[in-house]
Parts: sequence; C-alpha cells; structure tokens
Amino acid sequence: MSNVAPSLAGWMARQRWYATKGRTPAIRVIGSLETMVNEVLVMTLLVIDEAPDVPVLYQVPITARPTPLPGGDHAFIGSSDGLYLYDGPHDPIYAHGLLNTMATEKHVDGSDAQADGHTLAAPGRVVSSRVLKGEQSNTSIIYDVEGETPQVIAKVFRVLHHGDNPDVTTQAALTEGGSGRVPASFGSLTATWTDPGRDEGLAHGHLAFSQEFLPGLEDAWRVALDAARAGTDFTQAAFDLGVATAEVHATLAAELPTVEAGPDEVAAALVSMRRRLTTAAREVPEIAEFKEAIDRVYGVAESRPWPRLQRIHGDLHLGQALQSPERGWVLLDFEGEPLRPMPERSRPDVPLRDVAGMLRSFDYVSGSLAQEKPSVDASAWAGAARRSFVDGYIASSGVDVRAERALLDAFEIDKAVYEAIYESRNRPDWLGIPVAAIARLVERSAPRVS
Ligand SMILES: Nc1ncnc2c1ncn2[C@@H]1O[C@H](COP(=O)(O)OP(=O)(O)O)[C@@H](O)[C@H]1O
Ligand SMILES: O=P(O)(O)O[C@H]1O[C@H](CO)[C@@H](O[C@H]2O[C@H](CO)[C@@H](O)[C@H](O)[C@H]2O)[C@H](O)[C@H]1O
Repeated sequence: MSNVAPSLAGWMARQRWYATKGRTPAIRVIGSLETMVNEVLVMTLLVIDEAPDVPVLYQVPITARPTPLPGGDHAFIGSSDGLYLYDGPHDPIYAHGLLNTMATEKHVDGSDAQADGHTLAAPGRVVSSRVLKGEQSNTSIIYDVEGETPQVIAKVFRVLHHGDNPDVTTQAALTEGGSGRVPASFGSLTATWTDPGRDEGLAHGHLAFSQEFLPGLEDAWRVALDAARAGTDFTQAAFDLGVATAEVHATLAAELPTVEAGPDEVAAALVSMRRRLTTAAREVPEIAEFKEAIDRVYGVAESRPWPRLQRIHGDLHLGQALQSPERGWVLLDFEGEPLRPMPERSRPDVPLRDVAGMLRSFDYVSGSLAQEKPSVDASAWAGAARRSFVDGYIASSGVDVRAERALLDAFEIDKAVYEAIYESRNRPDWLGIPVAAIARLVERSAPRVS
C-alpha cells in the first residue's frame, strides 16, 4: 500500500497502549510483514514514534479490506487507496493467521522485518476470536477452539524492544518445567528489524505469544478487595498464594540460569534502586523528604548477605493471580514492571522482590478501602493476610524470609518508590497509599542518625 501512516497517527494517539499520552505521534513505518488472505491484505507494521524524547517502536497489525468488515466499526482506522483499514486483532483474518503462524513455525519475510514462530504445543482449530476488553498495555485475543483443547489467548505486544520478552520466556520455562502455576504456553512469534542504533544494525524481539486461557476466573485483587470489605478471613488464600509464589520460584530456579549475588551484582541492583529513588524524589515531592532515610535502608541492605539470584515474576501483585477451583492460584503477566527498562527485566534477580510485591498489594487493599466512602478499615485484615502469605512462602520454600528482614524491607520500599512514580503518573488519587507505606517502613527500618 502506498502510505497508511497519515491514517494511523491520530488513531494511535487514542489507543490505551499509546505510551506518550497527550502528544501527537510523529510516526514512520520502518518494517512491514504482509500477506494476502482472500483479498484481505494483512500487514504487521513496525511503526516508530519520534514524538517522545526517546523514540518508541510499536507493533501495529492492520488489515486492509476492499469492503467494510461486518461489525468492525469500532476497529475502523481509516481509508487508504480505496481500502478500509482495521485494527488487526479485531479482524478474524489477522487473529486466526497470527495463531496459525505461532502454531506452524512458519517463516514470514518482510521488506525490512522477518518473523518466525515457535511453538510448544499446538492448540486445536480456531472457531472464533474476540479481543479481551479492559485497560491493558498490550492487546489480547481470546480464541474458542474445537474439541477438548482449552481456550487460547494470544497477547500482541504493542511496544517492541530488542531482546527476549520475559513474559514469553519465563512462562515457557515454567510450562516446560511442568508447572501448573501458569497457563500452559503454546507458542510465540519473534521478529528481526533494522535498527541503526545497534552495532550490528539489527534488533530482534518478541511480537506475540499464546497460552491456555482460563475463562471465568476472578483475579486476586477483586477477590481480596471483596473479602476485605466484607471482613471475610483471607488467611488460607494468602497462605496458598505464598506457596504458589514459592513453587514458581523453585521451578524457575531449576529451569533457568541462577547466579551468585556477588559484589558486582549487589552493586548493580543498588544502582538501579537508587536511580529509581532519584526519579521518584524529582517527580514526587512527598518522596523527596524520605530520600536520605531510604538511602540508609538501602545501605544496610547492601551490607547484608544476598541470596542467589534467579528469574522471578518481577511485578507480582494481586492483579496478576487468578484463583482456579481446580488448580488453585495461577500467576500471570511475567512481563516485569512496565517502568523498568526491558533488558533489566530478564536479568536474574532476588526472589524476595516478588514477596515484597505481594506484601505491598495487601497493603493496597487496605489503602484503597480506606479511601472508599464510607471508608473501610481493613488494616487488621491486611496485616493477617501479609503474615499468612509469608508463612505460606516459608513453608514451601524453606527460606526464612523473616530472618532477611533488612533485605525484605529494602525491596518493599523500592516497590513502594516505584508505585509512587506509577501513581503520580497514572492515578494521583492513590499516591497516598505508597507514600504512607514508605513513611511506615522507613520509621521501622532506617537507622537513626544521632
Ligand atoms: N491465560 C489467561 N487466562 C485467563 N485470563 C487471562 C489470561 N491471560 C490474561 N488474562 C486476563 O487478562 C488480563 C490482562 O492480562 P495481562 O497479561 O496482565 O496483560 P497486560 O500485560 O496487557 O496488562 C489479566 O488481568 C487477566 O484478567
Ligand atoms: O498490571 P501491570 O503490569 O500493568 O502493573 C502496573 O499496574 C498496576 C495497577 O494496575 C500496579 O499495581 C499497583 O496497584 C495494584 C492495585 O491496582 C496493587 O495491587 C499493586 O500492589 C500495586 O503495585 C503495578 O505496580 C504496575 O506495575
């Protein structure tokens, strides 16, 4: 097609996944994978947006149809060369083709980009597909498939990066390790594209992956919020969540490389934590006043022995766990923290970070209920859930994380610092939740200066 970019820019700016809110995209198509299916041109465009200071690369799958897609008005992008352009995931021709590509290890050649599929187990024949609704940073397509096989979900990554996406590699390793604590991985799609900024002039990364879809399950955030509001005991569920987290850690340590936490590794982790603190102090005045005290907590953590580093979830919170009646807790979304640079997210890290993430999440339950009208005091509920979660983690892992309090506190503070940045950028009304946690943790952990 001659030039689809003019139709795309305005549409991209309105999408949930467009990362630079409030800016007008300045886009250029740098690569394209194209196939013709029954008179429909299916294009996976790699689109660079130079509007932000650091350009962002997006994956924008679109279909170009000679006639309108029935029922596709909500996914209509615009017209070009007399063709009707649609957001690919909403068009069954793209959606079915994507799953097929991942299931058959097909190679697709594009002018500037190449994609290849990888599959662990093929799902059955697709009957229908639909896009998952809700606020998400990526676009997920749910497929109904023929026969006894489970439903399938394919996640289309919108922002692309050079290097493996941990959402794919970590969950695939867990599936290969026989873990039922994640939905079974089916396949993934990677691409190579030109990148003049890299030494070899090429970048390589994940475009999409597919896994078992577990329908009709509530995530733990909703379950916990309802339980806390009603004052229902959650300690057994929290204990089981601790067990599930420890089991995932054990499988990841067995399946993927682990490394000794030597002085260089500890120093690198501290550099990243202090960099984040500096950003938070600059963006959030409430954090600036705690900066020195937090720095002292980090100093204590630095002087303690660190456990061996391994792959972890990286952004574990209650919204990332589904409660299945058959399987118990199942964990999702191993993509890591969206605000952390992608190369850092695939590095071996301290499993205590995931423990800290979940502890923060129980605090968020009581923090958000305290803001409801009328306000609900769930602090005792949250305290009991936090203790039970840690009990479950210790029971399964055999690691006494309470004995590593100084480290756990430092990671909990680091997570709350991250949350303060996240909330100030996305949900300012909730900024008080991580700030109050930092005040409490610092009061408990920061050595006083006389
Ligand atoms: N395999 C799955 N089975 C059931 N629901 C899922 C599955 N994967 C994702 N979901 C649902 O989709 C939501 C978003 O998925 P997630 O992986 O967190 O995407 P994103 O990275 O776009 O936020 C989850 O909170 C969950 O409700
Ligand atoms: O799910 P994402 O990978 O997009 O994670 C980001 O958004 C989360 C909010 O949806 C954010 O989580 C924070 O808020 C949760 C309640 O909404 C709470 O349970 C978490 O503990 C808290 O960190 C997450 O930090 C962010 O990366």
